Amino acid sequence: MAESLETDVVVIGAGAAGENAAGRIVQAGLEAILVETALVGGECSYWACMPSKALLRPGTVLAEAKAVGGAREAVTGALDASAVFRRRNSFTSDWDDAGQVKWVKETGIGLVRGRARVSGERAVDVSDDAGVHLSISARQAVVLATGSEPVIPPLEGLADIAFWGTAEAASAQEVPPRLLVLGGGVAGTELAQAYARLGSAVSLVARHGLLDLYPRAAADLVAKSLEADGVRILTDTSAERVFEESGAVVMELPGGGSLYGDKLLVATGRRPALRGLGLEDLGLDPKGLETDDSGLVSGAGNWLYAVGDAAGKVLLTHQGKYEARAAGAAIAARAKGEIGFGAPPPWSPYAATADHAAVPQVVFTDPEIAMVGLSPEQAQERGIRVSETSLPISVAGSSLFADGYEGWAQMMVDEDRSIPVGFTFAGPGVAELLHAATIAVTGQVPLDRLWHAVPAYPTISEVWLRLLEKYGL
Ligand SMILES: Cc1cc2nc3c(=O)[nH]c(=O)nc-3n(C[C@H](O)[C@H](O)[C@H](O)COP(=O)(O)OP(=O)(O)OC[C@H]3O[C@@H](n4cnc5c(N)ncnc54)[C@H](O)[C@@H]3O)c2cc1C
Ligand SMILES: NC(=O)c1ccc[n+]([C@@H]2O[C@H](COP(=O)([O-])OP(=O)(O)OC[C@H]3O[C@@H](n4cnc5c(N)ncnc54)[C@H](O)[C@@H]3O)[C@@H](O)[C@H]2O)c1
Repeated sequence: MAESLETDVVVIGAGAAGENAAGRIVQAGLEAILVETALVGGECSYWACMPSKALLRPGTVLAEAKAVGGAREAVTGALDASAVFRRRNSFTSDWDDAGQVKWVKETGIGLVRGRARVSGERAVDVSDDAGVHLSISARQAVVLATGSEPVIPPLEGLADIAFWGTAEAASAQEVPPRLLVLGGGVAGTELAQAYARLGSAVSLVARHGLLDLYPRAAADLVAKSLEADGVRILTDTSAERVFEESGAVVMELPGGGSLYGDKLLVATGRRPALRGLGLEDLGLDPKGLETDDSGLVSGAGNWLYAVGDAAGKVLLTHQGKYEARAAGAAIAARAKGEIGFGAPPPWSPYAATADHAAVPQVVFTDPEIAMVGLSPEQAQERGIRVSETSLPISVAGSSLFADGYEGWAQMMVDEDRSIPVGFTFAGPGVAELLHAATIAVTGQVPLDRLWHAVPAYPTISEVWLRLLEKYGL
């Protein structure tokens, strides 16, 4: 007989989004229980952002030192792969979630281990291998924060071989001598460079271009750098068949060519992880949910929310945490009768409005790409009349940062409102320029006021002044 419990809010999934939703709810004086089937902290902490960035960072630091005369002469060795893996292991706490469990408990959030399923309105069953061991009823709400799962392409032979997903690549303890990467999105590109710099001979197969969702000039800088690292990039092609032969992975390409590797990494996108949650029984489609800006799921009554990758809006940690803060605040305010169940006012604490206007994202390759706001295509789709201003990053700050610094910057301006609506920067060290752009876009800072935000000399941020001057100020 399963035990039963009652609480205010059940949050399914203790990744970054689930932790933040539960944290906000408890902070507002309500009770919350987090249910987690794997590690508390989720994908980002153990299998995605943190370990992949920890694999990239040493290579970036080494390249930056080699790009500065005086330092270059002092740096004669290559990366120490085992030391890189050791440092990465420390960031994932050797895949032990005790630290995050401590935070959950200290925050006053209840934690239940097991696989959760929504069993009815405001009701969740938790099971383990022996079956359902706990039924929880929620007085206020259930939040789906179950993350995403990899999309595995229907590629002949793939099901018969042992291949890496991004989690295996981010958590590996050895460098494969030869690595094949399928997918030229941000995950494939970042991990291709990480392994190339750790000593692997990497070939990357991209169905379209490399990083084709980013401005061409920015993506081209990354492609050039990957090629300099020895990565063979094959664009506008895909694998036709894969198989194992004498311990190697063989990837057959259209037209007869083959690539050989010791490992194959498949990084071909992710989709919300909504299967097995009982959503069909609620009349919902587990392929994807529709949510308002507070995360409230349409078509389920006023008690089911989805945040983070599970909501399928923006598959990024920081944006998932932001959605979770909005949902947590909305659930608490609705429980107290402070707001209703209609769409929350834009830019209020209950709405993740920035999801539509100002999503910052960074490709952590060397050079980096840092982007926020609308692309020219998105602006056009929304009927916003925009101008585009772009130029190479060439200021005193960039020339000091690296000898022969190569970078590119772009600013999109809403011409009817005279405010910036999008920025992209590409180049070494540009990720730290991004938050200024996020503030300018989110704050809808008028250009004639932005003119008075004077960049310090000599920093790479001087590119802001160059952009405004080229725009015509
Ligand atoms: C290789 C890679 C690198 C990335 N790098 C970055 C980066 O640098 N920056 C960035 O912003 N984003 C990055 N991302 C994206 C980022 O990892 C995700 O956006 C983020 O992890 C989503 O957080 P989440 O809390 O929504 O989901 P998750 O972190 O996936 O958490 C969901 C949790 O729910 C649990 N769960 C699922 N179903 C159930 C169930 N039925 N019962 C109980 N528990 C359940 C899972 O075990 C998991 O712990 C990267 C992704 C990849 C693949
Ligand atoms: N730095 C970061 O913030 C970061 C890093 C990694 C991942 N992520 C997030 O994780 C998610 C997943 O990353 P991703 O790179 O796997 O997804 P993605 O959707 O960005 O890229 C997948 C790529 O695989 C290609 N593809 C799909 N099927 C293919 C096939 N059969 N053959 C060849 N190519 C194929 C697609 O055309 C696309 O270019 C993304 O949404 C991203 O936001 C973020």
